[in-house]
Parts: sequence; C-alpha cells; structure tokens
Amino acid sequence: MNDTSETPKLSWWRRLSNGLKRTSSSLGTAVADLVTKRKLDRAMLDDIEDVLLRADLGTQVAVRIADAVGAGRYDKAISADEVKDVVATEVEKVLVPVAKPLEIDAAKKPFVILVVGVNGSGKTTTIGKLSQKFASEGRKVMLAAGDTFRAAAIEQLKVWGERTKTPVIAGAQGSDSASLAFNALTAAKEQSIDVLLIDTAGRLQNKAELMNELEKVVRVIRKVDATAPHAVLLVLDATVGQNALSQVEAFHRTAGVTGLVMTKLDGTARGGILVALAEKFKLPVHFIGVGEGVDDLAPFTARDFARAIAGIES
Ligand SMILES: Nc1nc2c(ncn2[C@@H]2O[C@H](COP(=O)(O)OP(=O)(O)OP(=O)(O)O)[C@@H](O)[C@H]2O)c(=O)[nH]1
Repeated sequence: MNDTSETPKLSWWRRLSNGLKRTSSSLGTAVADLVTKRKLDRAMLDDIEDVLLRADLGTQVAVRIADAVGAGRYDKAISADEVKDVVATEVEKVLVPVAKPLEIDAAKKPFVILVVGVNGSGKTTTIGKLSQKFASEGRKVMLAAGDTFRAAAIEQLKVWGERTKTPVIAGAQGSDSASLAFNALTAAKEQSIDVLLIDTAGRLQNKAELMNELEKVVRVIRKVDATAPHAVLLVLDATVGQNALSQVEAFHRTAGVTGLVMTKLDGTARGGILVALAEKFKLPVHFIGVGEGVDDLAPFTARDFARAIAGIES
C-alpha cells in the first residue's frame, strides 16, 4: 500500500492529507474562488466564515479564523495560501490542548479500555487496529467481544484476534454484555494480560435503555477492579457531522469518556467537526482513522491535522 522508500512519518502524512482531501479540497477550492477576484473586505470575511462553517469547524472557530484573516489585511489583495496559513495556525491552537497520546499505565494489570459509540462508528475496527498496535509494542493484549447484539461483530473481533494473535473472550449472540465483560476481566487478571480492550454494542445516544446497559457494564467491571475502566474511548464517525456533539455529551454523561477516536475522516468533507469538538469539550483526542486498513489509525497530532485540513502540502 505504501511506498517502502518513504519514511513512516512521510507516508503517514500522505495518508493523512489524502484522507482529509475531501475536507481540505472543498475548503481550499472555495477559499481560492473567494480571494482571487477582489480585495479583502467584510463581505469576503463573511464568505470565508461560511466556507469554514460548511466544513463543520463550528461557529466560534470560524469567526475567530475570519477575524485573524482580516487582521491588518483590509483593502489589500490576499492569496489563498495566506488564508490557508491562517486557518492552519488557528486550528492548531484549538487542537494542541487536546492532542494527547493514550497513556497505558503499566501498574494497572490489565489496563482496561472500554470502547463505546453509536452503531457503525468503527468501534470493532478500531479495537482491531489498537490490538495490533499494542501487540507490536510487546504488550499482552486480550479482546472482549462485548458487542453481543451483532453476531457479525463477534466474528469480526475473532478475525482481528487471529490476525493479531490475540485471545478473544466471546459469548453467544444475545448474551449479557456486562457478565461477558466481568468474565473477560477475570480471565485477563489470571493470565497477566497488559491491556484488555472491551468492545460494546453500538447504541444511539438518545436511547435511555441502551445507555443504562452501558452504565451496568461499567458497574460490573468495577466489581473486579474498582479502578477500571482505566480509559473509556468514544469512537466517533466523522461523517455524521454536527451529531457528533450530542454523542459526546451523552456518552460522557453515561460512561465518563476519557478520550476520543475519530474514524472515517477519509469519507467526509466535514472533517472540521473534530475542531468543533475540541473547542467545545476539550476532551483528549488520541487517534484518528483515515481508512479501513490496519495502518490507517494513527496518533493524533495537532500540527499535522491542522495543516492537512487547511490543504497545506507537507
Ligand atoms: N473509510 C473508513 N472506514 C472505516 C474506518 N473505520 C472503520 N471503518 C468501516 O466502518 C464500518 C463499520 O465499522 P465497525 O468497526 O464494524 O463499526 P462498529 O462501531 O463496531 O459497528 P456496530 O457493531 O454496528 O456498532 C466498517 O465497514 C469499517 O471497515 C475509517 O477510518 N475509514
């Protein structure tokens, strides 16, 4: 898939900027169209604000960027590259405080990671990718197929388990996911596992019954280890746009989200939603997914993301 002569950093940059191409090119094209024909005035700044809003960056950030573009530039010609530079600088400022790696505390054995999110957001795929990453760091990993709703999710996790040579604790479809999580954590303790990744069934944030079930999973895990889960990762699908805001609110209230993973940034022109989330919730963003392959999940870095979204080359 990648040119092996490239350094890993460069190949990841290429994957990131390719992944964000739909967002950056619609933003870049719109900006280029706006700035070529006239000198900067209030109307142009309003248009730039609209372009940023369409990329889902959120009102506050869009206004701030438009103000920064305008500062000292009224009645002068401005290039698209200048605007992109301002976008990148301002977006990076919002993202720096949230770009935090997921720290695995080796004193917690196992370090329990609960993975939550709405249906189809990419939880199971993300768990597979993380399992590969942790195993490659020499950690003993175990997976718990807590998405007992969907037979396909259990199978999908087993495939990832085989691929990454990771044990998978699974029950029958329809079995109680809280008791499965309990059994998995007990087994992980017995087997001196370093990281236990628990999958959960996708649930809509406004379905009280399913959200209560998630609370139960957390309560039951704590019977085995009062300090667990040590991380609660909310997996968000970037293509849902503004709906991600209410997902974060509801899952944070129910399960105490400690960090975000945003997937499918390759499939949307609205990748700016990550910036709006960072501005509003200030929750750590650990990883982003820009494809279905095992290498398409990477630690989140503010500068790279900001430059990629602004459409700046390398
Ligand atoms: N393009 C793209 N597709 C992704 C990414 N992450 C996951 N997917 C795809 O999204 C689909 C749903 O992913 P799953 O991992 O099954 O989602 P889930 O959250 O476990 O789904 P439920 O079990 O229904 O809740 C699959 O086809 C994945 O291959 C990504 O970063 N980019």
